[in-house]
Amino acid sequence: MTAQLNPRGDVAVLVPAAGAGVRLGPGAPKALRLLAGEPLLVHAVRRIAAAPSVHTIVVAAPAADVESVRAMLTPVAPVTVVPGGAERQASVAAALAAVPAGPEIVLVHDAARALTPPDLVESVAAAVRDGHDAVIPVLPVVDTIKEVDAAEQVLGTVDRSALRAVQTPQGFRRSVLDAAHEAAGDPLTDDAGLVEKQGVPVVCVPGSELALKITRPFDLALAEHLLTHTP
Ligand SMILES: Nc1ccn([C@@H]2O[C@H](COP(=O)(O)OP(=O)(O)OP(=O)(O)O)[C@@H](O)[C@H]2O)c(=O)n1
Ligand SMILES: C[C@](O)(CO)[C@H](O)COP(=O)(O)O
Repeated sequence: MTAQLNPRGDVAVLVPAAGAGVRLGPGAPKALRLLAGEPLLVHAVRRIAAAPSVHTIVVAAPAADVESVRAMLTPVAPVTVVPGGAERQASVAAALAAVPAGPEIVLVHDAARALTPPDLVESVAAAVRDGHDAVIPVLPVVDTIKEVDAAEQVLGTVDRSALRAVQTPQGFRRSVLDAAHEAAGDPLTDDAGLVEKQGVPVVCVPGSELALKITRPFDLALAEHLLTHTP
C-alpha cells in the first residue's frame, strides 16, 4: 500500500535515491551517506514532507537497501520505497509507477539536493497548479563558459545570458510526465529533457542556492557548513 502524507495535498514527490555517488568517492550509496550525522535522504525527505501540498512521497532506493531505507524513513514521514534502476531515469520511472490515484501534480527531486527548502517544493508545485505543464527551478550561470575541443583547446566563449543551471524539484502535470516516460528512449539527465522531446513547453522559476546538488566531496563539506550556519 502507498503511504500518504497529507490527504488533502495534490502533489506527489518522487525521490530518486538509488545512485552510487561515484563522484563523491568510495563509500555507501550517496543518498545513505551522512551529513551532520544523518543520511542525505533523511534530510531531503524531511524537507519535502514539510511542504504542505505534498500528498505522497515515493523514494527509489538502491535495490539492496529497500528495507533499511523504509525503516530509516519511518520516523521521518510516511513514504513509499521502491527499488531504483541502473540509471536515474529508470529510478524515476519505478517511483512514478508507484504513485497512487489522486495527486495530479508530480515533482521529481534528487535525494542529493538534501538541503532544498520546502518553499521551493511549494513554488514549483504552484507554477504547475497555475497551468504550466512542466516547471524547472533554475539559477543564472555565474561563470564565463567556454566551448572546447577534444584537446581542451578553446573554440569560443558561449553567451551565458541565455543559459540556466537547472535544479530539482522539477514539476509536471502528471499525465505529461507519464507520457514522457512511456515514450522515453536513451536515458537523459533530467525529466524536463524527456518532456521537451514531446514538444511540451517547459518554464523556469527561480531556484535556490540551498538546493545545490551534493556531487563531490566539496559539496558535502559546503552542505555541512550551511546546515550549521544558516537559520
Ligand atoms: N541509477 C540511479 C542514479 C542516480 N539516482 C539518483 O539521482 C539523483 C541525482 O544523481 P547524482 O547526483 O548524479 O547521483 P549519483 O548518480 O549517485 O552520482 P554519481 O554520478 O557521482 O555516481 C541522486 O539522488 C541519485 O541517487 C538514482 O536514483 N538512480
Ligand atoms: C536532474 C538534475 O539534478 C538537474 O540538474 C541533474 O540533471 C542530474 O544529473 P546527474 O548527471 O545525474 O548529476
